[in-house]
Amino acid sequence: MPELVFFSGTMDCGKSTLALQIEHNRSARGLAGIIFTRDDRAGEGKLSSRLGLVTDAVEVEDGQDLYAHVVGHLSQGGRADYVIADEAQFLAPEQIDQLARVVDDLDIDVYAFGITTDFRSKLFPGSQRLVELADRVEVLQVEALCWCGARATHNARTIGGVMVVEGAQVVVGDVTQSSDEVGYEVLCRRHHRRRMTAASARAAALSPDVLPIGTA
Ligand SMILES: Nc1ncnc2c1ncn2[C@@H]1O[C@H](COP(=O)(O)OP(=O)(O)O)[C@@H](O)[C@H]1O
Ligand SMILES: Cc1cn([C@H]2C[C@H](O)[C@@H](COP(=O)(O)O)O2)c(=O)[nH]c1=O
Repeated sequence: MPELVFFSGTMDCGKSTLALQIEHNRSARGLAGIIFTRDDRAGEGKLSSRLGLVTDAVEVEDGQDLYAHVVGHLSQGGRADYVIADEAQFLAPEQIDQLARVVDDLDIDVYAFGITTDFRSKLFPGSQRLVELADRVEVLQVEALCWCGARATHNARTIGGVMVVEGAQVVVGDVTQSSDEVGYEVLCRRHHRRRMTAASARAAALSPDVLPIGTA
């Protein structure tokens, strides 16, 4: 039976890499897929992984009907044995419904990849709809780690290493920004709740308040 599968995890846990591997394995066996993405860091119409691999993709626009896109592709003689949707957290809930319809009405597997929650640990609307509709939600095996070594489960937004909790839900960025830019850092829940990033933990460790005294 065709499935709608949601591969989810924090930023930087290998979602896009897995999407590219699924695409590679299927196309190596002569299958043809449609790849959707939205706001990938590599630019418009790209699906990219931090391992350096990149492939062309259909850039999803506001209000675009993804079911109609697949039907249009098929009716022009194109093939679609599977559909991949990366950065699926940026899709509108209606577009997730359209992907579910691709599975149910066209018998095509859909593999969606995305982060579940934003920097405030609130669900993205697209991810919420995926959790509601997916046949399976798969958490990636290669876990990203918090600076403390625990499994990272949350995404923090930072400016100069300091975690912020106000701002627009969508700001495209990476986990390796220079210190004065908006960036992201994956954290365990405990340190996300305490707003403790790697930089603020380092600063706290160096603070005179926590240095041993009278040891000379
Ligand atoms: N230099 C590197 N050497 C080995 N693995 C790396 C390197 N850089 C990134 N990675 C791997 O790539 C993962 C990020 O992959 P990516 O597909 O871009 O993540 P996501 O799409 O989930 O944000 C990292 O968690 C790490 O496992
Ligand atoms: C937490 C969070 C992330 N984003 C953006 C930042 C990146 O451009 C993508 C995630 O990409 P990845 O391949 O999973 O690393 O999402 C955002 O816009 N808002 C957020 O709260």
